[in-house]
Amino acid sequence: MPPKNKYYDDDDLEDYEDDDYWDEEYEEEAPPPPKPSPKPKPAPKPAAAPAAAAAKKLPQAAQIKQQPYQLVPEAAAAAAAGVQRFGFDQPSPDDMVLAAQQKKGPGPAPRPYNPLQHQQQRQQQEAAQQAAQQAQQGPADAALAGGMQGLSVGEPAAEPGAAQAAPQQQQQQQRGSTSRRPLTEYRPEPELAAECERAAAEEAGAGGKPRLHLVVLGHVDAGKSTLMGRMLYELGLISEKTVHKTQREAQATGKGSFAWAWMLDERPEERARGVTVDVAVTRFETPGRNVTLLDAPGHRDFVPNMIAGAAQADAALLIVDGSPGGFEAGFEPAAPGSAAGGGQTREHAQLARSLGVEQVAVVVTKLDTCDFSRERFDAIKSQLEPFLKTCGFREASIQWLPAVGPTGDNLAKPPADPRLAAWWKGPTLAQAIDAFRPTHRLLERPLRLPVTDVVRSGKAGVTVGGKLEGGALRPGSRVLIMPSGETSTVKSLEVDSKPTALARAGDSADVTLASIEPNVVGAGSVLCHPDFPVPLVDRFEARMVVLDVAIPVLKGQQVTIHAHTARESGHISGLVSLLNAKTGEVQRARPRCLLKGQSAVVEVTPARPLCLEEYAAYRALGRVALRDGGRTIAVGIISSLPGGAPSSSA
Ligand SMILES: Nc1nc2c(ncn2[C@@H]2O[C@H](COP(=O)(O)OP(=O)(O)OP(=O)(O)O)[C@@H](O)[C@H]2O)c(=O)[nH]1
Repeated sequence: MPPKNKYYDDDDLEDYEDDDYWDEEYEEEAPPPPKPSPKPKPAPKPAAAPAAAAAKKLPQAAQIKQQPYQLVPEAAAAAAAGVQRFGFDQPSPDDMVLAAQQKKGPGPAPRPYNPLQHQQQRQQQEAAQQAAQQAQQGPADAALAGGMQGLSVGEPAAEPGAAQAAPQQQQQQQRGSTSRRPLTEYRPEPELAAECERAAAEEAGAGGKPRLHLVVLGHVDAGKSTLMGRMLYELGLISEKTVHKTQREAQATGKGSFAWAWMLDERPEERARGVTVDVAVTRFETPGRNVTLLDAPGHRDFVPNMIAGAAQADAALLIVDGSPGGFEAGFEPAAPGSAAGGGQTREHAQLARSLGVEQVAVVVTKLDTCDFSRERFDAIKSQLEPFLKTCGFREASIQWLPAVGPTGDNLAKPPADPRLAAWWKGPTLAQAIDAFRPTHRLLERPLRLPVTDVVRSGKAGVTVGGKLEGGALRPGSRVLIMPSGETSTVKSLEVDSKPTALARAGDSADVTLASIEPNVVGAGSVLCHPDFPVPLVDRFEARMVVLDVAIPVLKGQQVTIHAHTARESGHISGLVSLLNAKTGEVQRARPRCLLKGQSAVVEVTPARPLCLEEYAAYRALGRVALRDGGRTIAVGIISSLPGGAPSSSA
């Protein structure tokens, strides 16, 4: 069975009591009255946590759990999530930032020295292809999709705005917030660069397959785990013996229909409840891609876990229940003024796009329950497609296909059922996956590895897992662990559960660090290049779009901040400006509140310093989502880091 990693500690999810803070008056000039700490009430604990699971295995686990940067309580699911469509039919925060930068920018960014010339050329070709696709879409689509185009995954070699990063960093240095060199000064060490080139050549050669991080999203019970469990079987990764054993076990507990889902849902709670709790990480190969699969939970209580999965993904499979009423349940908007209800299809699609996922394949399952009706498939497509476009997905980046998890129809082979085969001539799931653009390897930026979890800890060192967002590592590399400020040396590396001498941007790696205490690293920490530390900030400004909030967003509002693998409580410390959604220009300074669909610059203060980057400098660490009361209230990008905690590395 492929390895399964875990993400957040769901023991930390607690309900916030609904107090009267909405009644408080927030003066624009005066600092906000501190919101009384939410009184945790004995919330239903959805599941034992991954960290808790690790705790059973590791003697140091108590330390790991209590280390200062570990997970913090989440304002959880007292209120239901579910988000109505929102104003992505307008330019999004990143468009505004990029547009503003283009206006005032000092001209083309000086291209950083990059020894990997061939890679740059490929990226330029991809960018040109994207531009051509966009031109084909026509002006209407371009306007709709314009919102989130800046959140490109297959981004050009020099990240947009890199030229602006240097002055911004200089400003920070003047403020004394961080003292770090501009990222554009980074040059990969010659030996490391040579190894990366060798690996790239191997990957491009015979037998090499480009890597793809794929997140599986969708409303609860849409059929995500069943589909992917069966896909693993179709690809030959699960033996007949395991299938029979799992089917017997599932039937013995009266849950025979979940047998395929159990291939991915391994935890006893998941099997007992029939819902996915954690993000299951599985690896498999299609004919054209080396896939790291992140199976995200569909239940609204576990959206934070889904965010962790989507934050690392290059592409998404959005699974939609095609059974009568099934699609509608997953797609229904939240009732006006109600905190409850709403389908996760909407929230997942919005979040995935805002976290940088720009390619999606919509897989309509359960059509066997309506005689494989083509009309049903077309009706779902006609409702969902406009919504996905308003989220910022371009029409050319959306694929559509039907599939049946339990029977394996249209997964690795064309459908066997004649009722589906009669009309479906499009791609199988494997072909749809192969059509996704692969992971872009950002090798010309210094190392950033946001830690998802501590895999193990012992005499051999502390092993952490996560995806390299930029740079590369090899045994012997020195790394700085933020925010603890400890430095360490990479003792060994594993990629795809195999020991390796090199891990590159785009790889999900297990990194064993020598000579550190386990409590200096945890989920949300970032491993970085010692000469180019990630900023550690106690305040930041973000350009955000307000989602479907029943109550206006106010200064002082308590939120949970999600950025890369970090999750931290905090509050909105300022409503800096309301923006014209079309032009990005400031409409009004210091608005009193923000309503749904509005775009604004918002200042956010985390309870403890966070490792963040400006989006223009390092996209993967510059995206942010704010949640309150179990719902995502705003998504956007970090536009500046006015606050900073002294970097412990400095
Ligand atoms: N008839 C039919 N049933 C399906 C299909 N796909 C999944 N199911 C059933 O739907 C139920 C839910 O499937 P899961 O795979 O657990 O759904 P999920 O989306 O992973 O659920 P969460 O992870 O909890 O969000 C199970 O009983 C499956 O057998 C399908 O294509 N046709």
